[in-house]
Amino acid sequence: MRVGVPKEIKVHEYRVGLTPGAVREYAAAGHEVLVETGAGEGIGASDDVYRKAGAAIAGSAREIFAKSEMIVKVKEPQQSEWTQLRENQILFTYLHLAPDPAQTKGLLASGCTAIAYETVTDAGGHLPLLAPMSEVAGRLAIEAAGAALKRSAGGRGVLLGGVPGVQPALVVVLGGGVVGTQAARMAAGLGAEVTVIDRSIPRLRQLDDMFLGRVRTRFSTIESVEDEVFSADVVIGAVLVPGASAPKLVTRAMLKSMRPGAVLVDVAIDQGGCFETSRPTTHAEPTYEVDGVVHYCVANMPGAVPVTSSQALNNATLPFGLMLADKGFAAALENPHLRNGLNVYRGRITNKAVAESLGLPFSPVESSLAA
Ligand SMILES: NC(=O)C1=CN([C@@H]2O[C@H](COP(=O)(O)OP(=O)(O)OC[C@H]3O[C@@H](n4cnc5c(N)ncnc54)[C@H](O)[C@@H]3O)[C@@H](O)[C@H]2O)C=CC1
Ligand SMILES: CC(=O)C(=O)O
Ligand SMILES: [Mg+2]
Repeated sequence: MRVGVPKEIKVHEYRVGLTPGAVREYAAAGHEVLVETGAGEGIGASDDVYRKAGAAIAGSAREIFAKSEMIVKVKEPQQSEWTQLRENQILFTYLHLAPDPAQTKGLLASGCTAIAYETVTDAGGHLPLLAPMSEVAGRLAIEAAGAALKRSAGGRGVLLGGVPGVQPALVVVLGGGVVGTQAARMAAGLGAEVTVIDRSIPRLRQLDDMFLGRVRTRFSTIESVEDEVFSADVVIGAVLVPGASAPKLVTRAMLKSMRPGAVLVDVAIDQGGCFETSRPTTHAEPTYEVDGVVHYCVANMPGAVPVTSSQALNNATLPFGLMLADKGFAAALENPHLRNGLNVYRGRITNKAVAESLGLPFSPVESSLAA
């Protein structure tokens, strides 16, 4: 199969869909890989490095979209990209369609087959292609919070770990999955006081075992969220209902009862965010303030550390990408985990949570095939 890798065009997005190491694997399996010139700049991989790995270099994104049977990317396609997609072409990337009707409409109109990294599953029911970026974002969330807490940045002027004799920051993590666990680990490691809130009791048990009392756990209710958020210096938003829009756990009204200069980091912003007042921001202008509370809502946090992130992402996507390159769309029918990743097929939405969140019809892929 001919696989195309365009350069990412989202603001300050420096990751790349295939690293040179991944290109070698595709080439070794007999596939042709076409990489847009400069696509690897953000990770320090020149066109020559890609050529040595077995890729051909294309002069433009237009050439990649015109010539490739499968497009492998990192971020959801932007308008100039989705308008170039076509029927019988596979798109393999993050999509985050639930909060993004414009992109959804574009993908439906293109007739392409779109497989979203974030809804591909594994045998344990986890999300193996989301997990590596969630690990990165969870760790970065505490760095972002520490920076935003500084007075010069509009924050409360509190040091995450405090110092001997002075209490540390109170960090509340909403959602104790992959992002939440990594954020809790970083915050605790820096000496902050940390509480994780989740609606899954088995998950709270695991966290309790993992952190040996160093992190407090609480069951998620309106009351527990209010209790914790009102006294927090930092709130990390890390909840996820796979495919669906994030539940809004912190309302605008609640901000008035928060500490002035407290910081909200909404990692879940790519699924619409779990704070009512969140709106997506970029690495160019990551924060804004509402009612005296600093909001950080960057939707592509891992793009800031592209060397680490591209490697981690490719480690996870490689086996699935190779399956698709070997078998084409049939791979998504045969493999139940790739099938869970299938969000759009020839003008229909094939993921139930995505369809429900957007209020659009859901077509199981079987019925789309019959149509
Ligand atoms: N902004 C960015 O750059 C990035 C954002 N993300 C996003 O971060 C979010 C979290 O991802 P993961 O940690 O991988 O998900 P996960 O599935 O590992 O964890 C989500 C947790 O949220 C909990 N949860 C769901 N509803 C809840 C509620 N009402 N109250 C309390 N807990 C609730 C679940 O029980 C689960 O433990 C996702 O939206 C993901 O797309 C991930 C990577 C990068
Ligand atoms: C998960 C995601 O959307 C990202 O890494 O940007
Ligand atoms: Mg994202």
